[in-house]
Amino acid sequence: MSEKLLPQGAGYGVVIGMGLFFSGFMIVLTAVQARYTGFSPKSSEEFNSASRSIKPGLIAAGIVSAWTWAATLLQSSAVAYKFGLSGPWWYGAGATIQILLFAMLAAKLKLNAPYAHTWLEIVGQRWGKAAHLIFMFFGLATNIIVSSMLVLGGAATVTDLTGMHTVAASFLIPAGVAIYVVVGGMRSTLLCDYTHTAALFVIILTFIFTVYATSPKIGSPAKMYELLAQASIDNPLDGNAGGSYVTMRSKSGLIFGVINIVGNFATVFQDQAYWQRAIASRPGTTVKAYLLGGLAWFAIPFTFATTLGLAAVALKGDPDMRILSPADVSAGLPASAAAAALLGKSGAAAMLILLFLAVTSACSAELIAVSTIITYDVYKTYFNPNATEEQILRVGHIGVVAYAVVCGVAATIFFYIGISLGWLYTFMGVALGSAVVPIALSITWSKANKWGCLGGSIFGLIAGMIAWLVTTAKLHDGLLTVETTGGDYPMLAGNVASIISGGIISVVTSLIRPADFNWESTRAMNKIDPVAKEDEKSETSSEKKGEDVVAKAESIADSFDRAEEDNELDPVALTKAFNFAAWSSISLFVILILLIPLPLFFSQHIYTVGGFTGWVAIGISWTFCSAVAVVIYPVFESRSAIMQITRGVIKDVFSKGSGKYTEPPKASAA
Ligand SMILES: NC(N)=O
Repeated sequence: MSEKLLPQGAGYGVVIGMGLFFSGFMIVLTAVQARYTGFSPKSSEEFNSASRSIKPGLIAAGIVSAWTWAATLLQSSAVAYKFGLSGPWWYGAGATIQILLFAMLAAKLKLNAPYAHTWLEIVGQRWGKAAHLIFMFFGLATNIIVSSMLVLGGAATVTDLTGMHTVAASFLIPAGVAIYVVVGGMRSTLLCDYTHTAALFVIILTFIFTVYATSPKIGSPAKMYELLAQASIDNPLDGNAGGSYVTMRSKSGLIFGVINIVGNFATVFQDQAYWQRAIASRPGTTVKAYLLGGLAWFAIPFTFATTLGLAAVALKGDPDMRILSPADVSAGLPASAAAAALLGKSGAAAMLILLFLAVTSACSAELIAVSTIITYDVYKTYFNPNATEEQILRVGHIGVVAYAVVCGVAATIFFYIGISLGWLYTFMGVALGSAVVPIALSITWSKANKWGCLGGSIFGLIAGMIAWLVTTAKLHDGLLTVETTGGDYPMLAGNVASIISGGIISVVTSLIRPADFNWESTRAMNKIDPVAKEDEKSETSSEKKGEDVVAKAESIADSFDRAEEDNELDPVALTKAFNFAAWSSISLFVILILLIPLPLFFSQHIYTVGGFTGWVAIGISWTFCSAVAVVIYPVFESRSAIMQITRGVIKDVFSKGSGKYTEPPKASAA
């Protein structure tokens, strides 16, 4: 292995130093919000669900941050390096549509189970213990695969840039995150996500401008085009029109696109992290948050990979560009190699920080998601149904720490058995795809048949595994290794068999023997009787005196006034929101997956320099719009809260103790 660009100390400095910095930041943030807004993570509902009161811009930033994995930056660049400009498109579009389509599930969640803490609670309430446990298996498997990819991808890059041992990085990355998640809970995690996302956009835009405007090695789209055209002559790409890097006609690109679409359905629909953001969201704006978040996220892999992934191709042969082995590409290293070739040590450092921010904010979403499942679906459901507030909170904290250790262990296991980020990324749909349709149906369709959905998930998984292994064996004379099983065709067969058979079994069974579920029990789930609640509140406040006690948020009623709550949970309004989510997300699906890429694929078009410049310009403009949506808009929408906090701080400065938040007198129910 070549000399490392940065010293090992830089790796430890970023992983431990920034981990501690964000923990400190979170402690301050939590103290500020408890003192000046009345929200405190000392309530379990606030810790896990942010009192279901978050506005759309911050939820969108939280979605972008949870969905920006190590793979979003590394794997997208690796497919740009391998397949040319079709790779970033298929990565971006193929993982955006799931977030857009999830807007429909989010609307149904607010309509059918507005007080749920987890999606598994809804399944359990509707279909009982067996379904709860089987879907919990799929849910937790999703979390473990996603978290392993995050930690593995982050750790591989830290090792590559600094020489820090991968196992040390695998444990230290989640450890730092666990501290700040325990301190801050869901609301502060979203605020911390926001700061990560803002920094992420600054670094990405820096790379974009370096490559397309200032770098003496590239410096413009026209020069990039020229270098890519030369690379197409030197190393023509098999399966691409004219062997070119600047065409959407790429057979391997398209295969990756299909695998990417299937795998990402599983990791959105089955990951509590996305349900949790819908749960934390205000009911009236959930759909808006998901559409905004999905569209904003697209720019990250698309433009980043169109920048650094293609730069890694363009710079092949440059003395500063290291030679990448197939294993390096599978580990997602083209982006960091290009960053280092373009900007030397500062490029490597920027890449290290970018990766750290992406991995930690997505990891925080996974930690709190799994901790919430452990709390409500394991502990409260099976061990202590009458758990007190304090016990729930304690289990939540233990869950975060325990899962951080699991993340480190899982990443270490994958590291030692030689499973890379790229392998795991393409495998996720084989293992998880079968449950996508059944899970979506269980929460949205009254006619969904329980046994059809369970059978679809299980038999779909078996079908996916068989298709994957049999295809590998056929193509490689029975040789099953990490390398042979990770090929394009075996992964394609496994992904498609898994999602299609799970979908067909669940839908056909439901059509033949439709259920007739009226959602009354899921709508009532966890709803607090206002009278009981008042009693509980007064007990709590007389039990625990002192400044710290902020009796907050057992239900939405605590976060909004009564009229707002009724208004936002109005079934007619939520049904309208669902319809809006349906037509807009399906239209965007058709545009992003069919109307734009397929004509370009079938026409075998190779971009001209003008066409390529336009393609890059769209990516850059989209990145700016995304930054406005998830960096500037959340500040604008929270201006009154920011003013409230500022007023509180000023009051405290001039008259110590006078700035503390006090509950406004309750208005009579309107
Ligand atoms: N979140 C993804 N698929 O990058």
